Amino acid sequence: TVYQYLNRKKLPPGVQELPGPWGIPYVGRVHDIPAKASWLKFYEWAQLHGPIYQTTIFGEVHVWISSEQIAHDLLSKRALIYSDRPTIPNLPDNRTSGDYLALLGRTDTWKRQRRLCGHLMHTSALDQLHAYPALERDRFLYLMARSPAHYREWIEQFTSRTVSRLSWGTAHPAQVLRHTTFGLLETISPSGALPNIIGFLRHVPEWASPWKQKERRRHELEDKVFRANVGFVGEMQGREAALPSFIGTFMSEKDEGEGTEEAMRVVGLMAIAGALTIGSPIQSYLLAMCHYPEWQRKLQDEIDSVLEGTCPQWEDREKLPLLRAVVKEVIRWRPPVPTGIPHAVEKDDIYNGYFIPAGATIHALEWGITRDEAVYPDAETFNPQRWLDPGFPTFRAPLTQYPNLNGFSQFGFGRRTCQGIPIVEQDLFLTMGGMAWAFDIRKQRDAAGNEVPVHWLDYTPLLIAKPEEFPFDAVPRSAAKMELMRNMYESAKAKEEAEKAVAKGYAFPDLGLVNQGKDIEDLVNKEGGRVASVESDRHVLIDVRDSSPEPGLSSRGDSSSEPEEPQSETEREAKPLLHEDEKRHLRKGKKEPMITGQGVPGAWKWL
Ligand code: HEM
Repeated sequence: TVYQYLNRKKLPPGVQELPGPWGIPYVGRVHDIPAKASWLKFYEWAQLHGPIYQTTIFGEVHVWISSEQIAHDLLSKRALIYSDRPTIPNLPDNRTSGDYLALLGRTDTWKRQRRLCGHLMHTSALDQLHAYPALERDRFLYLMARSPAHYREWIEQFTSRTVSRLSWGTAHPAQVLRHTTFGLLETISPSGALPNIIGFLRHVPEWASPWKQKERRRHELEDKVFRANVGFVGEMQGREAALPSFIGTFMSEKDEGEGTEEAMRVVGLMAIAGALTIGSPIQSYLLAMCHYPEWQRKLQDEIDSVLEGTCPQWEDREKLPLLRAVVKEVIRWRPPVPTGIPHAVEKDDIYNGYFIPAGATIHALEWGITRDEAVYPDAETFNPQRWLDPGFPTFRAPLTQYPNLNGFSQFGFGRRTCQGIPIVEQDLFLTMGGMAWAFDIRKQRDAAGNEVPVHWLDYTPLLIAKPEEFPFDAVPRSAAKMELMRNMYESAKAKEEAEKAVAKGYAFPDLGLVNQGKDIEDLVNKEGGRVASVESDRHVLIDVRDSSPEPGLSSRGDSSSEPEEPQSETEREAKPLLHEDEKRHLRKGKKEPMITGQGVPGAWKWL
């Protein structure tokens, strides 16, 4: 065609273009890429065209890699030219603005920010992440026990509260963080904002572009939140009452005159990265346990026999190889970032006789990498044994150390590898271990005694993929464990109350969040109070009027609105646990209970 003729590059002798699916000139195969589970399509093409192939999308070359070896050969060994990031049409200054380290081009700003991020992470990891993940896990387990139907809410609260504590030494910005982070995910995901697919829409001026307007509002809010959080830590340091945090470490180590502006952005990005990603494998764990009850039993046997009834703590990790194998296998079985985060190549390159043009976007297709039968035999099956048995290619000894997540392909390659692995590792070990200790997760049964089906692979479409909501039972394994969970929750709560008392008086700015949540309120009104079909992360925004700090719960003293603890399965079925707002909602004649989110304004009022 004329387009291909005009754009052809003279290749050196013996070098050929990468194979790939045939496409419409300029447009490529956009029409073939599904909005949901696009990674399955990219993997299908890998099976047809090989572990490295290319597609053209609106004139731009995309290279897809489904082999860990090839990803290492290019992204790690040739990191000098493969460590850039592509421009995101809906966030066109992503390579230069310095706001989001993970999206920066290979610039000096990126190098400086990556160094700082590594240093702050390392300092906290040495101090076991200040025990924040365990504290939040203790809160999470009890909430799960009380109302498993709200599991996505509890999981997102756990991840965002933990990372808020790590970033700023307090859990209270967690809800706003979820709000702004989910917005950013939409802004940058290929299946989120439209300009990311139809690139020329990036040229529409802001007054005519709903995407640009939305992103500007989101960014302004994020900016206010980050500044308020840094101000909070400064104030607490002044009172000598600051709890450890990434930004606190920076502020106490910084040289005279060194600005906090950039550190604020780096820490903000770390919080963003931790707020939504880790929820994916926690939800996939629940899905895995529904489909593979035998692995839940084995995991419970390990925990029960090694720990003699106590709940797993981070210090127990050497003794619990199966738990570490489950963590790793959940991530392999259902990759949280299935299409990977793209790199960009800066110079023309040749690999095994194939030409890779400068400027191409390079995708390590994480889904494809985890389906490589040579590395992961019977790859579709969830099998933690592959990390524990010398008969499998992925086995590594000693089992007191391995398996672990360091160097795992699912965290990327080369100079751009993920810097959050210590947080991921600890969060997942504690939540998955805690849930195995506490609950039997299993499929529900209907009135006739038949199992209620649970989907196998219905995942949300954005860059970070999570299972769509599914029904399951989380049955506390004993009354004693239920009591222990209540005690763990109470002691986490008491700690938080003490923190609030110390922090009293810090004046946060008015964030105008009621207006920020208006679009969601409109959605709720339209949908009659329940939005069942949207991305889980939006649930946080559904009820911005609710100022209760924990949806479905109030303080223990107020028994009127406190749902009762589940005593037995039948009782729980007969008496669904409902929040007061839900009851009101049902009284108004709506059929479905609403899903409440922690009130954003309320979250800021508690200080
Ligand atoms: C299950 C959770 C997570 C997964 C699966 C994950 C995965 C990834 C992946 C695939 C990349 C891109 C690597 C590449 O370009 O080759 C990445 C980058 C990154 N991640 Fe994570 N991540 C997770 C959690 C976190 C957390 C909790 C943090 C908190 C600090 C974090 C911080 C980062 C940073 C800073 C980068 C960018 C590095 C750079 O561009 O130089 N991640 N992550």
